[in-house]
Amino acid sequence: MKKALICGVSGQDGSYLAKFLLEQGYRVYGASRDAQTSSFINLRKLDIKDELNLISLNITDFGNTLECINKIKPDEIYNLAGQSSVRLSFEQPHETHESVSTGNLNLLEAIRFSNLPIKLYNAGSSECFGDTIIPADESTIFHPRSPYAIAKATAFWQLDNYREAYNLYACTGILFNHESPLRPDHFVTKKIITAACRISQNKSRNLSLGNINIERDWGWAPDYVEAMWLMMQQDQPKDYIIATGQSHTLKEFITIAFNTLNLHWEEHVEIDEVLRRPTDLQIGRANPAKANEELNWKAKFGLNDIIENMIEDELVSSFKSPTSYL
Ligand SMILES: C[C@H]1O[C@H](OP(=O)(O)OP(=O)(O)OC[C@H]2O[C@@H](n3cnc4c(=O)[nH]c(N)nc43)[C@H](O)[C@@H]2O)[C@@H](O)[C@@H](O)C1=O
Repeated sequence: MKKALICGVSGQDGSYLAKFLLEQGYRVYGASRDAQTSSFINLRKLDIKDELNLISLNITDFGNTLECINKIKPDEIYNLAGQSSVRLSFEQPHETHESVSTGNLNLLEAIRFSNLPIKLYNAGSSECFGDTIIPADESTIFHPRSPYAIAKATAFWQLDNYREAYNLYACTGILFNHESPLRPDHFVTKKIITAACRISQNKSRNLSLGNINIERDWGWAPDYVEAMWLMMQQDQPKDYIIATGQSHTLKEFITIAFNTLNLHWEEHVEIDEVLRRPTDLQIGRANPAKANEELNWKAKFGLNDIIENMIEDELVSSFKSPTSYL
């Protein structure tokens, strides 16, 4: 039985990946900083918590990382850990850098020291590209425009160097935005869906947003974890862009979400300048042709499916108490 270690298992991607790997017959080790106190609400929601081997691991601590790898001896490690909010990275640049880039370096070093044939997947980000008026592909030059993007770009180049220098099987998935009901509320899609559902139930009236003219390529997170796994099953480790290839403005997203609930967004959305970022990406466009061709992977869900699924889940969840997953 293959063994996989997922660092950052409690997040959206970690939880969906754990479910996917269990379905593939893996023995899955799920790591989070403090497995004793984490509620693992996403794992409970997917009903897989008891099928995982949950462990405490802080990848910013090299000794802890090396010890854990030597003990588990995983075949594959998926690094999905680290501070993932672009907005928060402006307030916490050090924590962001440490958790994203030092964490990644520790994993690379620990794999090298262990002398085991462990494969490593690193969660990269389309944020590294900056604005992409011409859809980004794997040869597009990075122009990071936030502390988060800089940390992700650093991790990308660390991995690239280790792959070349030590012949490691290591790859980075450069993922564009990907959403689901497991997205935390501080990301814009979940914030909009939650607010629109509450407004439709007369529990709230307004929604404050920042720049709604931005454009993004939004995909469906469960589709994307499949792509992570496919990258780890190839003859050669390579980096891939994972995206739908279709971009939409945030205004389009809001319009579809509110229309689905028979609401007029103009009556409820207010713009709050405080929610703007010091620097933000206006346009995110992707060309996922390499993943489509070499991994035989294509995004199955488009924007309408994503919104529909998130609304459906939100409406069902709003009738459940938060403790029903505990
Ligand atoms: C690929 C990348 O994808 C994600 O990063 P993100 O794109 O920053 O995601 P978000 O949902 O926070 O913002 C999307 C856009 O929406 C704008 N926006 C307007 N008004 C609000 C607002 O009220 N809240 C938020 N959060 N955003 C707003 C905001 O300014 C930005 O332009 C992470 O998974 C990250 O880890 C990652 O790697």
